[in-house]
Amino acid sequence: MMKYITEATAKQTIRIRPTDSFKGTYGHITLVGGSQNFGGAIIMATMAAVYSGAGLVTTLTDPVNRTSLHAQLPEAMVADYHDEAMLKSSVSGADVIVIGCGLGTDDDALNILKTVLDTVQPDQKIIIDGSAITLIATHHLSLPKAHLIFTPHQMEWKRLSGISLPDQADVDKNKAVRDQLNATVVLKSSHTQVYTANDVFENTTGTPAQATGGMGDTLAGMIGGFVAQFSNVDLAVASAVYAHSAIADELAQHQYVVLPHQIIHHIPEFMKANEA
Ligand SMILES: NC(=O)C1=CN([C@@H]2O[C@H](COP(=O)(O)OP(=O)(O)OC[C@H]3O[C@@H](n4cnc5c(N)ncnc54)[C@H](O)[C@@H]3O)[C@@H](O)[C@H]2O)[C@@H](O)CC1
Ligand SMILES: Nc1ncnc2c1ncn2[C@@H]1O[C@H](COP(=O)(O)OP(=O)(O)O)[C@@H](O)[C@H]1O
Ligand SMILES: [Mg+2]
Repeated sequence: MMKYITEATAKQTIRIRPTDSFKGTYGHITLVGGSQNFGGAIIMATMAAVYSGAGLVTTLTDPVNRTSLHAQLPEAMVADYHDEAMLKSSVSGADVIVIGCGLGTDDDALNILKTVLDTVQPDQKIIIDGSAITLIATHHLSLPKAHLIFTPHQMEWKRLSGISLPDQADVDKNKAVRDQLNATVVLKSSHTQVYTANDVFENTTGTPAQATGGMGDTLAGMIGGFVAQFSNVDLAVASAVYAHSAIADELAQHQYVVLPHQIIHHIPEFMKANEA
């Protein structure tokens, strides 16, 4: 039976911060992505993770993106994703990894992805987005034992699952592939669905004002931030999906298009309004 993601989901998830907490309480996220051409994608994902409240955020990217990332977000640590020792230690030290936003699909990207998948441990959560999904599908990469969260748009889901776009309306077909992957799947569309081990949830927020490049990169970073802080992974994922589009709905009352960075700036306010 389909369940719905609503404001109640967010209120059930977002917690008032304990007085004696510190940055370590809120998780360490490592994000990997951003080629020379797609720096914006990893900047948006990183900003979304920080604005969602992740305690410590490290971004591994092409060095051409360092200055622009720092100019907008001094809170993030940045390193070169070609430095294999640094990549491995940053992944090992994280509670949550986000990979694929603007990673690209060339040989460099493939090697970086393979290193990350080889390094991830069973107790870690990894959000696999964008180019990383395409690379896994194209090269039939084997998946690590870890808490896997895929965030495909419909074309990426087709690549990964083999399910045609019309057939993706069939929840049972999507579920069967989710079971094979043994992952949480966020199937993005105008009615984003979240497939977990036991349930299928459909989001109730979202607007065509969101149909703009970088919107999914922003969601990937938010999911990272929510999963790093809130212990129930399924609820954290569903609440990030809800918040991302609820903020967009609010802005779209007065805007024709809603930009990813505008959503990002409203995340702290949304979380405050829904903490419990
Ligand atoms: N500013 C940036 O740096 C940006 C970088 N991006 C990165 O670019 C890489 C490629 O991702 P893309 O998604 O652009 O390219 P893809 O080639 O993966 O997917 C786009 C193709 O899928 C088709 N499609 C069909 N249904 C779709 C749906 N519901 N949603 C989206 N596409 C649908 C489109 O028509 C198009 O042909 C990713 O790593 C992504 O993170 C994009 O996010 C755009 C912004
Ligand atoms: N018409 C729409 N209604 C609601 N949400 C939308 C609509 N179009 C796009 N979105 C949302 O925007 C995001 C697009 O993700 P994606 O295609 O990965 O973007 P990108 O890779 O450019 O960042 C998803 O979260 C999707 O649900
Ligand atoms: Mg995307």
